[in-house]
Amino acid sequence: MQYRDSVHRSAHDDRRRRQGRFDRSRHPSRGGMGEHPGGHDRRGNTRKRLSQNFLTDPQIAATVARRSGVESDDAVIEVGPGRGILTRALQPLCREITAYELDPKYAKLISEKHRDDPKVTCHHQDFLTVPAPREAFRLVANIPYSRTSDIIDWCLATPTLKSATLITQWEYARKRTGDYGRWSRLTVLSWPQVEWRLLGRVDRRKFNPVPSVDSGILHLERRKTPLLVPFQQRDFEEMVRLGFTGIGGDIFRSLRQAVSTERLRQAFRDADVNPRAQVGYVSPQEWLRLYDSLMS
Ligand SMILES: C[S@@+](CC[C@H](N)C(=O)[O-])C[C@H]1O[C@@H](n2cnc3c(N)ncnc32)[C@H](O)[C@@H]1O
Repeated sequence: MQYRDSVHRSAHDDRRRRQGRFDRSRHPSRGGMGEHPGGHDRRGNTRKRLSQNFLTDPQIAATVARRSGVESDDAVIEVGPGRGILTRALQPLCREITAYELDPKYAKLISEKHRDDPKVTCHHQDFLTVPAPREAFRLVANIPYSRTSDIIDWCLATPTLKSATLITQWEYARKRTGDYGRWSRLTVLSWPQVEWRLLGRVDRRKFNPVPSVDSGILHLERRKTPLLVPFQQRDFEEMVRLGFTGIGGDIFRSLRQAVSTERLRQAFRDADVNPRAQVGYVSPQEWLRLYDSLMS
């Protein structure tokens, strides 16, 4: 076990100030989650600022750990171990855990709890400053919801990530996995490299303080063999971005900006994709078929 305080005071203070603004502007609805009388004491503010909604049910922690696919030779990264409920569930399943906790109180707590455990290392560090590890790893976390997009971006940009199993807001998990019958641009763009799955729902009452919405268990699995090679991926992304401009109102008219009507008609026929579909309703598989048809 190792405890490393790698946050310099001035940088840390700056980051705290920036995050304070970030949290309030992007997540106003979560402003009341401190559940501290008045909500103005220092720990209450820390709780809100760092999205500290602790999981209280060890069975759910065990389910998340099991469903993450972590195996005995895996290195695991955990974002924000907090009081360590997920760390405890993961510890017997993997080779090692490297945790990053921004709150010094909990970084110290985890380090002390695992003082005699060589498998667990906790760094007092903003996870978003962690460089991409060289070795393959799996990431498992009940993430601070206010940093969801940043954490997902970090995961997608890290080629050594094998998978990420994240407790996120329920709506976010549904949106990214097509569970509303619609597909987000980020999901489609990354689909050739990463499969997005919804593993389950967690009742909001399983957290303390109780947040305003339920949570979902979101799983990203990096494909061992990507569906497209790098130059194809670049072309695919260009096509998807064009499709998502929304120009014309449907996917055909958006793509029409760059491809002739005749060629496009043929490609939609070959790929068996509805040319009048609104872009959000086109599944990643349909996008891939369309890409194949256009490139052949
Ligand atoms: C939702 S709580 C989860 C805590 C614990 N894993 C659990 O399930 O009960 C999020 C945790 O992430 C920590 N945290 C917030 N932002 C962070 C960041 N940028 N880097 C590392 N940890 C962060 C919080 O202090 C908190 O402990």
